[in-house]
Amino acid sequence: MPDLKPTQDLQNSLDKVASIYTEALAKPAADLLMTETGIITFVGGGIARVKGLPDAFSEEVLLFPGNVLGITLNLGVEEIGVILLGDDPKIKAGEVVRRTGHVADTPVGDALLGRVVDATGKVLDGGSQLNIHTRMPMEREAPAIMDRAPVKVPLQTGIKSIDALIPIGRGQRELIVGDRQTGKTSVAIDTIINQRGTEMICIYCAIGQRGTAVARVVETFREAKMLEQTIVVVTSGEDQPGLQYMTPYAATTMAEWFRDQGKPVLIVYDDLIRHARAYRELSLLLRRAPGREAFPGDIFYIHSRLLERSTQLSVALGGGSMTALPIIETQAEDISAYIPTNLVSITDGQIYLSPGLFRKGLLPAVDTGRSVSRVGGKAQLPAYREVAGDLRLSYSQFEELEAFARFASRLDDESQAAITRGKRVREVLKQAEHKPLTVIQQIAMLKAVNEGLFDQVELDQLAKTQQKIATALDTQMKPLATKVDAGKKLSDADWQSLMDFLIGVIKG
Ligand SMILES: Nc1ncnc2c1ncn2[C@@H]1O[C@H](COP(=O)(O)OP(=O)(O)OP(=O)(O)O)[C@@H](O)[C@H]1O
Repeated sequence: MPDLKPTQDLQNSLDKVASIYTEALAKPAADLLMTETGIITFVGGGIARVKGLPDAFSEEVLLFPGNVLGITLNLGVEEIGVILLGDDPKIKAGEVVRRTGHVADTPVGDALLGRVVDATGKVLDGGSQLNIHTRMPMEREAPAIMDRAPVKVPLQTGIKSIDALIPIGRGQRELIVGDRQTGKTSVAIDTIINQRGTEMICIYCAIGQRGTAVARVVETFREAKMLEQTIVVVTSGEDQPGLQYMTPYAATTMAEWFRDQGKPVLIVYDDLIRHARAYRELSLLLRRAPGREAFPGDIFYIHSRLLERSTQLSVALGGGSMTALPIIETQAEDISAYIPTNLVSITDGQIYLSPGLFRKGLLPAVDTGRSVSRVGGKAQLPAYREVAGDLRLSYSQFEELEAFARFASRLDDESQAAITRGKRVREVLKQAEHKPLTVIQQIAMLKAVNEGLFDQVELDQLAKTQQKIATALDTQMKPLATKVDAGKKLSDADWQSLMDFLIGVIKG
């Protein structure tokens, strides 16, 4: 009988194999990476249709060839409709698409300040990559009613005609509306520039604009030393409509991050008509039923859910605020077109810029009769309210009187005086671009014109006189300025000292 006992060497090898098996079995099994994949059935015009992803959810991010991202928009039984955020020639029908299981998100944080980025966080200013690891969904729910507080703090635009006649408060949504080239962007940019030195964080969201126009805006911020406090979020007209559509939501998420930390934020959407058009393009390609002006049925909802996210939060939630200035371009002054009326009804007021006033050189071309601020009046600083009180009414009375006076050969003294005063008010409300005024400067000009101190000054000399007042105020009226900025009422003695100062400068 041969000896069947293993040799020592064989025994050692068997033990080794056994220990390897025991060790391997003791380890947790490796996770299997499961990804659902679908097949592209159509691609073109910035959208794709995909088959074979029955579990994909609404607004889920899908990964296309070439790492292009897509977002699901139409969930059909057979096929799903996807908007593409990028462009790649490799994307063809028949290629594979992967689910990611998460919704579209965007980077948030302090590192975005001073930068120019797109909706996905891609750096567009040629600078270093963003060092940000926190991302938040582009689409988020608006704060609940009980988490909101009334609009009480003013947001100074630095533009006399707006701060005096159509005041805006923090947390308000005020539409800037007008035909092309009427100064819409300038009003928004000047409002941002006027926030320099305050704690306000500003977001300028350019949708479907020319690259040169955006570069000019960025340069204006840089020159005004406002870029460090601002984030510029851009999609150009050449970008995919899907990216243009998502950009304002992403910009709002970036703003919310600051708002939720208790900071005040100002966000400008320039402009939402381009946003609506991008969405119309996508919807038509995705074969959604067209409605009025070929816009899809949910066109109102895309803007209302965007603007609902702007608000003044309650103290319990940190007291942060997000003020929105959406811009809308009208055609042939038709404010009752579909998208402009939708936005007028969503927002808390509108600043209407008139091409007629622009042509006459009355800049900024704010048409006070067609502009309104539904909540901001309550937020006006007390001292400001005293001088701006009934300016709106008296100014519109003057405009009527002036129109009537064109036909009348002789006017009584009272009407003549009202016209003299009104013309000076109109001159005082004129303001150059990128020259925002402080609150005390505005109060001083309005006080001077209200009290008739400018009645004897020639119209063509008024700009010079105002300049003199503005310069002298900076050095001579500092305590008064501090009092006004602190939201205090001015006493009779304060008003008298302002009058004495004004008389002195005008005479001097
Ligand atoms: N207060 C102002 N004083 C002098 N010029 C101004 C003023 N506001 C605007 N402008 C000039 O008017 C022109 C149009 O302004 P802006 O680009 O802001 O208008 P817009 O309505 O936004 O134009 P678009 O239709 O191109 O969007 C610009 O050349 C700008 O410099």
